[in-house]
Amino acid sequence: MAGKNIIEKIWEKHIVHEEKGKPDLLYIDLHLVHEVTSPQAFEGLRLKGRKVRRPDLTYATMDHNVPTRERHIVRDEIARLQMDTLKKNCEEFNVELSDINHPDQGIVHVIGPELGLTQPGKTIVCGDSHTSTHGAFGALAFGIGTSEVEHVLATQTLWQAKPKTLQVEVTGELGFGVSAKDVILHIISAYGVGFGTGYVIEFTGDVIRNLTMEERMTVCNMSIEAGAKAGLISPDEVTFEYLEGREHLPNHKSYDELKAEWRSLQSDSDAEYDDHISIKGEDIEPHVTWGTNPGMGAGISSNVPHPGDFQDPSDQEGAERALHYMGLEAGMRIEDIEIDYVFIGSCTNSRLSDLRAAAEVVKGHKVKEGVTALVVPGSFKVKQAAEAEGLHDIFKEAGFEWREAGCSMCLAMNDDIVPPGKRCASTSNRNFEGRQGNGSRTHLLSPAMAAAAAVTGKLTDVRKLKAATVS
Ligand SMILES: CC(C)[C@H](C(=O)O)[C@@H](O)C(=O)O
Ligand code: SF4
Repeated sequence: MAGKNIIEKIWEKHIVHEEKGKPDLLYIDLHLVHEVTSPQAFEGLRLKGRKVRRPDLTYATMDHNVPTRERHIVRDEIARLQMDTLKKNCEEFNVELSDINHPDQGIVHVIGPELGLTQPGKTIVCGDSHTSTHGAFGALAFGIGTSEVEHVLATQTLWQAKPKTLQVEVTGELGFGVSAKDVILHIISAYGVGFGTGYVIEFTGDVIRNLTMEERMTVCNMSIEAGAKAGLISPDEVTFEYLEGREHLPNHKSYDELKAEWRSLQSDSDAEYDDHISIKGEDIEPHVTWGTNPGMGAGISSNVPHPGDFQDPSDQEGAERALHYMGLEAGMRIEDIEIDYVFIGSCTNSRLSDLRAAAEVVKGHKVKEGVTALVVPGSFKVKQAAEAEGLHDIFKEAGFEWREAGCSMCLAMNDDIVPPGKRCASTSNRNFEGRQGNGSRTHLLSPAMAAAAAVTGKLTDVRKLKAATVS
């Protein structure tokens, strides 16, 4: 009999109830909560007179609506209401909350790992699609809808149909100036925004093994943009080193015992998957999107495609519509696209190493005149750590705005909005029509590439700037 992959191992350990032909009832180890998708769920509990079953396995933060300019000035009424409601709900139902002034506050997918709440082998859910981020630790982590949030709050379990498994192997090595963000954007461009539908992805291969934990989170974060239920990476020494000493680790076992347990979750060498994709690290170059979904992208040295380049008539139509919305000419050089805004932040790329990568490019340069550039750390802790090493000064001297932690310009649910018709180079994960504000145009890229765009005012191959610095 073939060995098992990590997805099967975690699934089997969490089945509370199973019946042939029906979804399984899974036990949930960690439920993360934020202000946008929880109000009706708590209201449902209240109406039914129920309690939160395991407040100790539930953790809440505020991130989508929080102001990043000045903490106490919340201009939007809906934003204020959602934050106030979360605070009241957490008090009433006894759930731990990092509110707007809390030292642990930040984007839910940044603070889970930071606090050590995220651990290998856990089932983790949150009413948020980018919960897949936590898969970087070898957890089975996925987004759920608000009615499921209520179900998990009430029972600590969830009905789930068993997903298929897909191995995405990235072999070899990455070239100079190529980052984890480029890896995942490249994969989604190559295989499309639907290739993961119905699957949980396990990322494997030398390129993945050689990524840091923060880089692995960037990759897993965007598995949802490939349509996958979740994306994960088998835990290894890199994982264990990152987690050691973190606040929320279990204290009834030694770290060696924990590591042994976690190691046993790794996919067996003879594990099988329902499907397999293989990509060469050497084929990946710094990547940007030109269209209105994360799969409409290309290497920075390419040109904007012609709709006629696509085989499928629906892809041709999609490209035509996207070019129109984005205000781009087919065939133009991607490096000739001028930008108005730069956003370095979001749960994809707002961790310390992301800010370091951007600062390295920015250092000694100025933000191009006419460009508005923001750096928004993913958490209060990231902000503090960045300030301790002077990154904020590098950004501020160059003309960037240095903000408080939150989702910010990733989506238009707070005061940070890209105006209609304006173009933003963004380290976030979604470039849908109107994502950063009505009529806004988004180009997804890595932190280093975003920094290069801020400096030149255009989408720019960061390798050129880096090479200039090195020589
Ligand atoms: C608001 C929330 C439900 C949403 C999500 O689920 O992903 C948001 O985080 C996003 O990135 O679009
Ligand atoms: S940073 Fe963006 S993608 Fe991440 S949770 Fe917030 S809104 Fe969603």
